[in-house]
Amino acid sequence: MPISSPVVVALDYPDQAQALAMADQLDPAKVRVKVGKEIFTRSGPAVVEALHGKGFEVFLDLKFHDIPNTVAGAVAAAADMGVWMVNVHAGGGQRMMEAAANAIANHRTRPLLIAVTVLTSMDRTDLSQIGIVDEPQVQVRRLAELSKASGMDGVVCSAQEASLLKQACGQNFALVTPGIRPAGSDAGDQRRVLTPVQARDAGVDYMVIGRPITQSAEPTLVVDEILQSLA
Ligand SMILES: O=C(O)c1cc(=O)[nH]c(=O)n1[C@@H]1O[C@H](COP(=O)(O)O)[C@@H](O)[C@H]1O
Repeated sequence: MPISSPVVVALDYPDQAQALAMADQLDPAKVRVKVGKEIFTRSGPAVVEALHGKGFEVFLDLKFHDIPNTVAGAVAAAADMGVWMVNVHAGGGQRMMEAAANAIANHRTRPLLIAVTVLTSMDRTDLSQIGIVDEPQVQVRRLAELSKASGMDGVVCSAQEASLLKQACGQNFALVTPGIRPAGSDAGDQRRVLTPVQARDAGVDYMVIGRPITQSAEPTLVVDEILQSLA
């Protein structure tokens, strides 16, 4: 059964045992899970295999950003692992993204291929420090349009840019948004944040949520509250 929930739980843990213990509290019929740099660098493909074994669809979030040939090979390796979604950095440019798309075009279990625009932890000041004088939403739109032209299925952005991007790139261009914070939860290092309901109303397709769930004393309750708020 394909899962209809928009919620993707970020399993950011220092070891596989903790990540899998959290997964055991989650229901693969209600949420997908994300494997990121921390746990993958510790545990490698084994953690993805274990999550697949528990019935989860997995977003492999390694944000590939390298020369086209290298990224093409990395994306092909992700596809061979059978992940549901994989991402690259749009800042790697058109030729890099096209190489990634071509690498998996005929793959038997082709994952969704998504490009990160401007990290949700970045605001205007962070951008200006790396020489980008535009507002975040201007840079996000520029990179989203480039991503679409380069054959990406969608982008990672903040929910704050979602309605703008649905207009600019079309309804079928998938929007994946971290920086989701249920009302009252701590923003932490995130800067461009919205609540789950605001994100849904803005047209977001998939919401990546980590610490508000994983650092909670009652993760399943938080998941259920989020899903109920979206129902
Ligand atoms: O690609 C991502 O998943 C990502 C992109 C981005 O712009 N911002 C962002 O926070 N993420 C990831 O989304 C997750 C957010 O986690 P929390 O801030 O704990 O909800 C982390 O695993 C980040 O690595």
